[in-house]
Amino acid sequence: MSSSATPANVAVEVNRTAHAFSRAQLEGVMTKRFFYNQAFEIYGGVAGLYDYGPMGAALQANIISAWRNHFILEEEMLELDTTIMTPYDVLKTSGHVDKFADWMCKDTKTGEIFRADHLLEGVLEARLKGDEEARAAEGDATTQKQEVPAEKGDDKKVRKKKVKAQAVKLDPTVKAEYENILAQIDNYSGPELGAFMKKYDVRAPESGNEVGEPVQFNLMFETQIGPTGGLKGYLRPETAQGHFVNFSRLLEFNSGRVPFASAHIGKSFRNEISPRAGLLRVREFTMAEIEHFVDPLEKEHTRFDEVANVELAFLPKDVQQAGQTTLVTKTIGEAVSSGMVDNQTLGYFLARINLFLLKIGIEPSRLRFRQHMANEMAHYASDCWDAEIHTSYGWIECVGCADRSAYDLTVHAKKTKKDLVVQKVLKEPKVYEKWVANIDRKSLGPKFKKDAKAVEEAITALEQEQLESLSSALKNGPTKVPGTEYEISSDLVTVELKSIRETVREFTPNVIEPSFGLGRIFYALLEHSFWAREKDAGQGVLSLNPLVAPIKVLVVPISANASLAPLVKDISARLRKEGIASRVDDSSATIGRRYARNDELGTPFALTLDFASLQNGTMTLRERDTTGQLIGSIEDVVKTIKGLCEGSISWQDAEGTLKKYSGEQAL
Ligand SMILES: Nc1ncnc2c1ncn2[C@@H]1O[C@H](COP(=O)(O)OP(=O)(O)OP(=O)(O)O)[C@@H](O)[C@H]1O
Repeated sequence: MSSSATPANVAVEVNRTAHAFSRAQLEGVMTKRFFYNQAFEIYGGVAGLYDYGPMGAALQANIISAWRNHFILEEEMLELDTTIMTPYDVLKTSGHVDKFADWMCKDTKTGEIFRADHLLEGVLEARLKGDEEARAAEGDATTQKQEVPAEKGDDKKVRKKKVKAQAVKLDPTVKAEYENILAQIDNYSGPELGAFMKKYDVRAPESGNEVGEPVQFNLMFETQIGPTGGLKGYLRPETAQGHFVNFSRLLEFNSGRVPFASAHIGKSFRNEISPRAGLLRVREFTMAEIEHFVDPLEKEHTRFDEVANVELAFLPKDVQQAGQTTLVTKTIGEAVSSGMVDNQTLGYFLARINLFLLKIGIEPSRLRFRQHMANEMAHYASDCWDAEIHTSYGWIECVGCADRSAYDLTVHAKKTKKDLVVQKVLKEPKVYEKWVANIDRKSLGPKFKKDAKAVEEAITALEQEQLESLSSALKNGPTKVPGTEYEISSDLVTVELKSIRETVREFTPNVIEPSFGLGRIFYALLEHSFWAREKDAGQGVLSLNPLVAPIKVLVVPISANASLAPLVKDISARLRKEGIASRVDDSSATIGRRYARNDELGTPFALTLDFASLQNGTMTLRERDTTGQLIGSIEDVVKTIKGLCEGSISWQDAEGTLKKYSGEQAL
C-alpha cells in the first residue's frame, strides 16, 4: 500500500471526456439533488441570492474543513469571527465608502442597467466571433476555433448570451484593437470604458439603443445601526477590516511578534449590478480570508523552501499588456528569484493556494495565476495575483492574493490615533542625532486657547530639516510654525539636537492577503467533477474526491428482507465510529438506480450487503468512477474504506488487497 496515494478520483483513470460537459445537465442535477437553488424560489426568487441544500451545505462544509486544515492548522493562524455589520467610519477609513464601486451605464431609452466593463466586453467578443464566422464562411483556412477561451474576464459570458454574433468581417486593425482591449478589460476606468463605447458604437444588446456615460455604483448594502438612525453602517463587503481593527489584540496574543497570520471564514455582501452566472456572481457569499502581517524589511518566508519547486501557470502583466494570454509555466522559486512575483511571502501563498485547489479536486490544467495590471491594482498594493479557474463561463477569479503594503493599518491608526505598530528589539542599538521640539504646554494652552492642539500637531508633524531651521529662527525671536500662521517664541517652544539611542525599531507591518471566494471554488469544482457516463445513456456522475464528497459511503442492502436490517445497522454504526459520513439507501429502487442516484450525489464508494454477507461475513465495495467492485471480509472492507476516505490508499491499492467481484462469486 502506498502511503502517498492520491484520492480516488485522481487515482482512477476514467474516460470522462466521452460526453462533452453540459452545464444544463449539471444545473439539472444540482436542482434535482438539492445542492443549491435560487433563494426565495416560491416567491419568484431574488437575483444573486442562493440557498444551499443538504448536499451543497455538506460539500461547502467539507471544503471549509479542508481549507481550515490546509491553512489555519498548518500555518498556526489565528482564527477570528468578527461582526458582519460594520460602522460607517471603519469603511470610510478603509476607502470602501468612496471607492468600492463598479461602473454602470444605462440604456438611454429603456433604462436597462449594465455593468460597463461587462457590456463592452460582451459586445467586442460577439463582434470578434462574428468576424471569425464570416471568415470561416469564406473558407478562410487560417480561421480556427479555440477550444478553451483564453481571454481574461470571460466569467461574464452569461451576459454575452444576449449579444448575438453577426457574421461580419472586421478591419484587421480594429480586430487587433478589440483583442488588445479585451486582454486588459479590468484595467480601465469608467471614462475610458465610456470612450471605447463611443468609439466603437457599443449599444444595449437587445434594444440597440445608445447607452449613457458610465457612472459609479457603490456595491455596499447600507443600513442603520440602532433605532435612531444616528449610526450609519454597512454589511461588510469583505472580512478583512475585522482583522485590521483587531490588530493590536492579535499582536498581543502573538506575544508582540510578526510575522503571524489571522484567518476568517464568513459571509460578505456586495450589491452586484447584474448578478448572473449562477454562484459565480452573487450578492451574499462566503469568503475565507487570511491577513499575513509581516515586517516590510523581511518578506522572506521561513517555509518557502517547502514550496519552491511547486510549478504554477502564470499570466504575468506584461503578457496581458501585449494583448496576449500565453501562460508562463515555472516554479514559484524561479518566479520569485526572477522578480516576477514580488516577494517570498507572496510567492509562498500563491503556491499554497495552488496546492489547496488541487487537493480538493480542481483540474491542474484549468488553473492559472493572473497578475493584476497597474491600473487594476489598488494604488497601495505592491503586487497582486488572482488564482483563476476555467469553467464553462470562461476564466473566473476565485482567489485574490495581494501584497497590500502597510495601507490598512496606517489609515486605521491615523483615524483612531491608536498605535497599530510592531516594536522589534534591535540586534545592535542604533545611535544617532535628532532635532526634537520641546513644547511648554502650560504656556501654549493660554496663548493659543482652542487652537493650542492644532499648533502642537503642526509642530509634531515637522520634518527634521524644518525643525533645524525652526531652531535657528527661534534664536532670533518669535517666528511662525512652518506651513502655518501660528507665531511662537522660545518661551513656548525650544528645538534642540539630541543624541538618540534606539534599542527597538517601530514599524507598521505589511499585509499579504489571500482572499478566497468559496462559492466560486465550489461551483468550479462541480464543473470539473461532473461528467456523463456513456454506457448509462449519459447518466451524470459527480467525481468529487472523498476529502470533500458530502457522503463518502453508500450502504445498500440488496433487498428489503428484514434479515439484512441488523447488519445494515451494524455497518452504519461502524462507519460512524470511524468518522466516515455514510447514508443507507434501502429504497425499493433497483440496485442500479440506487448507484446512479449516488453517482450524481458524488458518493465515491458503495457497500453492498446481501445474503452472502450474512452467511460468509463479506461485503462488496463499489468505486463510483470505474464502477469496479471488490469483495472481502467486513473487517477488511471497512479498513480499506477508511484508508480510501483518508486518502492514505488508492483504489489500485484496494484492488491489491481485496478480490475482484464479478457478480456471483463468494469469498
Ligand atoms: N459577487 C461575488 N460573488 C461571488 N464571489 C465573489 C464575488 N465578489 C468577489 N467574490 C470572491 O471573493 C474573492 C475576493 O474578492 P475581491 O474583492 O478580490 O473580488 P473582485 O476582484 O471584486 O471580484 P470581481 O472582479 O470578479 O468582481 C474573489 O476572488 C471571488 O472569489
